[in-house]
Amino acid sequence: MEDILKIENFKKYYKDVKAVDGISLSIQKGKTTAILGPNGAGKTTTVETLEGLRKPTMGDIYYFGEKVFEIDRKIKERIGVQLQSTTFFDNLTVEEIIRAFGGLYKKSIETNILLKDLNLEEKRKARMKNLSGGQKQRVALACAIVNDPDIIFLDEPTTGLDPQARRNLWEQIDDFKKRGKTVVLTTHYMEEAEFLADYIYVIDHGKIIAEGTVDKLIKSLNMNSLITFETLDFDSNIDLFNGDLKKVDDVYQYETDDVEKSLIKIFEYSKEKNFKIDNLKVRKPNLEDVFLTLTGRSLRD
Ligand SMILES: Nc1ncnc2c1ncn2[C@@H]1O[C@H](COP(=O)(O)OP(=O)(O)OP(=O)(O)O)[C@@H](O)[C@H]1O
Repeated sequence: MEDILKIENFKKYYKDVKAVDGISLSIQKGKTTAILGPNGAGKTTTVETLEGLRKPTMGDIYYFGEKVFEIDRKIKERIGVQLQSTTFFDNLTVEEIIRAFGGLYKKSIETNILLKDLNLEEKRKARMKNLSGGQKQRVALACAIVNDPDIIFLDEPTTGLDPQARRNLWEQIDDFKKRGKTVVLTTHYMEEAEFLADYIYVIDHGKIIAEGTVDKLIKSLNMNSLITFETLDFDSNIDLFNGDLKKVDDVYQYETDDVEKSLIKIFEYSKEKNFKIDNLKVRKPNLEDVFLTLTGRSLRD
């Protein structure tokens, strides 16, 4: 597989803050790579350095197989960027914004095509201030791909969106890959990384703590099924499963390879101790469990 972009031993220090502390990433052509981590992990610092918006304290960047010392015009023509928060001119229409962004590049995709591809035809004449959060994010995506880039950077593209709008945006982003584009995405939503990413770098406190495909990361846990439940009556002095029952936020969690037997045991125990079980679920481990196992914290902390 061809690495279209690489960064090696990248560090970014701000006075006493080690925002990124020695990470290396290889981005493969035609794939979606997610940088997954909680707030403050160093995701934005990393992608904005790759976009040429921040200078590394240390580290080497390779674009399209060549070491680069500056993200110059030539590279910028070939990358597309959606920043974490973009403020567009409120009074311009969707069409005007997309055209204005297109004007920044030597080549650009025709506005009509972008409006159609991003499902914005109906909103072509709408002013930015009158759009929903999801529609604004779609305009931001249109602007990120207006130059028909080879690599598209998306920094937390669905933060603040409702589940339906998030899902729609995921479909749009997945479409980029189907058209042969390379996508680099930052997110703190594990569902987003699971849905979109071919390869994931999990970062925390400026370092990579795990990497791999979703499958590989989850398999590395060696976990079978998880039974989770909530209860208002339970106190923390529990001996169920010899203390193997963990409490994460307000949810009790038990890992098992025999769901049926464990469920019976939990219900027997609830009867014996007279507590009421609520919101009981049986699920497979996910990326959140990977993060939790590695850091002892949840991604959303
Ligand atoms: N310009 C700056 N000056 C000083 N510290 C900074 C600066 N930019 C970022 N930081 C710090 O560097 C660390 C990483 O920030 P960064 O924005 O890269 O994290 P992130 O993973 O993108 O988080 P979020 O999801 O909240 O944006 C944080 O501790 C942040 O406060």
